Amino acid sequence: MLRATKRVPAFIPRFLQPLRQLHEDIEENIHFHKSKGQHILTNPRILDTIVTKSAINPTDTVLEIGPGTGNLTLKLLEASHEVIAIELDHRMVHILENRAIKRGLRSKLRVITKDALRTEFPPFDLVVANIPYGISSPLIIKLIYETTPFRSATLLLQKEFARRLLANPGDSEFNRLAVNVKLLADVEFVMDVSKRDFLPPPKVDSSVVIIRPKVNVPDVNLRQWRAFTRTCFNNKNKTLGATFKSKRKVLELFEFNNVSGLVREQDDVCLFKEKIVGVLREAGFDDKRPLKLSIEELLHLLSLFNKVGVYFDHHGEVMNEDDIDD
Ligand SMILES: C[S@@+](CC[C@H](N)C(=O)[O-])C[C@H]1O[C@@H](n2cnc3c(N)ncnc32)[C@H](O)[C@@H]1O
Repeated sequence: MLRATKRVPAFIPRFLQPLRQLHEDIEENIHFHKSKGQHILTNPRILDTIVTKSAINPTDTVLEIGPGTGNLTLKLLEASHEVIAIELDHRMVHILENRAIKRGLRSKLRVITKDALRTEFPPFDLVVANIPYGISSPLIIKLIYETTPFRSATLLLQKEFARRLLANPGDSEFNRLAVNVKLLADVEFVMDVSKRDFLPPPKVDSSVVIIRPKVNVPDVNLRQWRAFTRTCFNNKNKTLGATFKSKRKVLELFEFNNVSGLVREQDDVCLFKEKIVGVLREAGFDDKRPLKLSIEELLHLLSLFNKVGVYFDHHGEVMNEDDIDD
């Protein structure tokens, strides 16, 4: 396990030299916890690019998730009006606060020592964060689906994850997370970041993306939309016909619609299934795979289902991991 100490021994290998720069103002020893995704971004060029690309105004309140020892936070504090930093590790918070005090920036820093997934975010203008990769999906969904409007989120993500987020309909990597995010936001690729730019280095490379919530969003019930895309992408290589007409799916949908009082009086399971079959035929989507459909086509399919009285619901808690990935 890497230890960061105030004094770095002279024999430290060259690739670990940034440690000196990172920790010269830190008194404490730190054991980084892999389980908390504690990989500190040390390359000043990358840190500067992240801040520049985020286009922060001096009046902005920036939300940072997982500030760690504060390398990015200190730069955000200089560029903004205020930084709200949510960090669950008390040791990191202690270091971060001391560094902010030393630079005379403490008054601009608001720390929330909690799990970002279990905390309601206070109002903010934009997000800039090198997030722990383990919470990427639920965090992005939380930001986009459950947070009051904000301008943008500049996020450092695992490279493969960023690729999936950037995927478009027709790409083999297109997936439910991408479709759910793109309904409400645009995603822009900024740059790749090598694993060597972190201490301790993670096993994977990273990428920076900027997510910008759309101003005009489709008029759709978001809870239903997410349940619907969950069904569509349940097995993204299956045709929609195979997915929606399976006995299990028909029964599950019938039961939900029935319990919720949404099934029309004359309907039984057979009639209900006929409606599903009819919608897929009318849309011409029976033998199409979700991978190939645009967001507009998926919205159209959902509206056709609703028109004949077939509704979808979001099962379980919003933050369920299995509900979020494709
Ligand atoms: C990848 S490090 C980033 C550190 C720092 N932002 C940087 O760029 O050097 C992720 C940080 O998030 C914190 N963290 C992990 N899970 C978290 C959670 N659920 N909520 C808030 N912070 C979390 C870790 O303790 C760690 O400090």
